[in-house]
Amino acid sequence: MIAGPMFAGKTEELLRRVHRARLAGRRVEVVGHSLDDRGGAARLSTHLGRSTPARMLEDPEMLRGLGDTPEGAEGRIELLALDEAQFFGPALVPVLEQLLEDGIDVAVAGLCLTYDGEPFSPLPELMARAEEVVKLTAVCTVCGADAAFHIRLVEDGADARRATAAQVGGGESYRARCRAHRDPAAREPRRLR
Ligand SMILES: Nc1ncnc2c1ncn2[C@@H]1O[C@H](COP(=O)(O)OP(=O)(O)O)[C@@H](O)[C@H]1O
Ligand SMILES: Cc1cn([C@H]2C[C@H](O)[C@@H](COP(=O)(O)O)O2)c(=O)[nH]c1=O
Repeated sequence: MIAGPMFAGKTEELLRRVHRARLAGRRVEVVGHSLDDRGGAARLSTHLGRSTPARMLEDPEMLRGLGDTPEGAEGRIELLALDEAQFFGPALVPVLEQLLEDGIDVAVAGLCLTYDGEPFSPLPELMARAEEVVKLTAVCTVCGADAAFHIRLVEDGADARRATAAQVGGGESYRARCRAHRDPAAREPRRLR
């Protein structure tokens, strides 16, 4: 599990692991959510613009087929790297558990918290079950401290637990913040925006 707020480097870390696995000759499947169209169609993209081809899915059940090819057979996936786990909802948990049972390694990145500061399912469930959890922080755009939180600049009254296309975004609508600066009205120095 690679968890944390927006801008923490979760996708960078996931792509680093994908690169290393490929160097080691392992067969890797990179998966994103179809809501996340920031890198263009069929690509996972970091906030810095680095991107890699990916299969973009909506329904976690679509992943079940990865375990169907017998271990050792040609074409068998050895590592699933999945980003934006928060978009897939709780149904992702049993699917990933089954893939792990089938002998497929799984690396997952996602947001711990919604923009209103509540646990973002299924991250709590995934973190509890994971063998390894890496929790990253971003840089607070007010003071430069480690930022474990984020805020949304847009106020549209939407339910933060139900991800929609309108909530997809980056630096134009979200900011990384430390605990002390979770107030969206906090003044930011220009250089950190
Ligand atoms: N406030 C910030 N704190 C840290 N990194 C930031 C911030 N704003 C922009 N970035 C950029 O975002 C990159 C991380 O992007 P990415 O891996 O897509 O993060 P995540 O997937 O966690 O949202 C950093 O290397 C940095 O260049
Ligand atoms: C906090 C929060 C974020 N989102 C959206 C915004 C982005 O499209 C992704 C997060 O991407 P990142 O790679 O982690 O930066 O999620 C959302 O839909 N709801 C939220 O509460």
